[in-house]
Amino acid sequence: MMLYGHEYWMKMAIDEAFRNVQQAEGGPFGAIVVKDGKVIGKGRNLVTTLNDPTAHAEVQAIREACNHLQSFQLTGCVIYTSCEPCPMCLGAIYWSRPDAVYYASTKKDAANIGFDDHFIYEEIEKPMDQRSIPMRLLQPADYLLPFQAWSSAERKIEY
Ligand SMILES: Nc1nc2[nH]cnc2c(=O)[nH]1
Repeated sequence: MMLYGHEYWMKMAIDEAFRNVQQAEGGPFGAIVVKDGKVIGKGRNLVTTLNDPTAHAEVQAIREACNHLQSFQLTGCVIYTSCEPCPMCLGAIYWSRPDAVYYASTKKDAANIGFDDHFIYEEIEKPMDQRSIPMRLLQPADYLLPFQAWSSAERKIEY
């Protein structure tokens, strides 16, 4: 079996990003998920096509890969993304637990063309009441009921 190197897969992710721009389907971002020398997930940024702010290239690729594996984990997989992941995708990456992530463009490159996610990193650092989108504590009676139910549930899949 022919095994391709990291650069081969990265070029595929970059090509996905490039074709997304050419076909005017969304932002200039592409990602692929590789397992055992095969592509099991491919994603391009489809935010404006799908009217889905979560449809970043990495999220799309992770969804396809997890669907392919019928698993919520990407153990044994490597993600190649044309650009350094944003904080949302970083979250999705940590939840899906791939073995490694390779990225090409940096967040500085992305900021230079108008995709600046630095403000989100800054927001995370701020206390809740100083964030630009108000996030307020609101705890009606029994607000912990779902957590208590989970703790004592016999039928559950932990992750
Ligand atoms: N890495 C990455 N950064 C983005 N910034 C805005 N959209 C995207 C995306 O799909 N991928």
